[in-house]
Amino acid sequence: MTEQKATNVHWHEGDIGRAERGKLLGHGAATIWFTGLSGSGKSTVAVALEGVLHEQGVLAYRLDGDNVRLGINRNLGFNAEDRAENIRRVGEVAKLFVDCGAVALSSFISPYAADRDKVRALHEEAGLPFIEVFVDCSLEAAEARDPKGLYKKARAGEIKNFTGIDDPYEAPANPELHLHSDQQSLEEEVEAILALLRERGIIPAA
Ligand SMILES: Nc1ncnc2c1ncn2[C@@H]1O[C@H](COP(=O)(O)OS(=O)(=O)O)[C@@H](OP(=O)(O)O)[C@H]1O
Ligand SMILES: Nc1ncnc2c1ncn2[C@@H]1O[C@H](COP(=O)(O)OP(=O)(O)O)[C@@H](O)[C@H]1O
Repeated sequence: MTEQKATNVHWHEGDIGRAERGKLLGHGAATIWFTGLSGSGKSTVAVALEGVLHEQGVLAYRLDGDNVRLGINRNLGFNAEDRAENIRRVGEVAKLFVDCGAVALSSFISPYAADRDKVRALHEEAGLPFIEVFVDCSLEAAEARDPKGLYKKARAGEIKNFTGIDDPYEAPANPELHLHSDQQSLEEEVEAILALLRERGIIPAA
């Protein structure tokens, strides 16, 4: 647990709760937590899913590693401690979105199982659904895609501690969904997530 520095602070309850916000929006809420190697397809799947959910009248909002690191987490790098703080903050932000009634689509490498499990616990303790989606892709396939040219730089020694090259990635042991982006199509991946969201009553049946 991150140390609480402020003392004498107290939760202030409001009059409008999750149930009221859910009624207003007409659907359920959840964090969908995409984890996987750089280039595995986390952002691509999240963007496609966001589009379909939007079409269906479901409020979804993406939190993306690169984007968040340009703003709220601009003071964090890529050592294990900074990655843990990155994931802790994003977990808290995702929780706020879900509490607000949205489907939070969170795309971070999140290479450490312990960091992801803390975000899961944060949601579950608050009674909020947390759906971990492992965007599995072989290192060979991710490196062949290399959408941002980062693997090339990592191989050339220009980027240190690059996940999968000289930094670890701990695959989830029990994700709610295990996608194989080097074998499935984008449409199949999106459909698999939609089916799970329907099954859990988070979005209305098709
Ligand atoms: N050393 C190193 N290792 C991994 N990734 C790196 C690194 N340096 C920069 N990048 C770029 O940062 C993106 C990953 O940021 P994340 O916030 O998702 O990382 S983490 O969850 O804190 O591990 C990652 O984005 P994706 O490719 O979308 O995963 C890269 O664009
Ligand atoms: N089935 C698939 N699912 C997701 N992405 C795919 C798939 N097949 C090919 N790609 C490509 O792989 C790349 C994944 O990049 P990106 O979504 O940025 O990954 P990440 O966010 O995990 O770093 C994109 O160029 C995308 O078009």
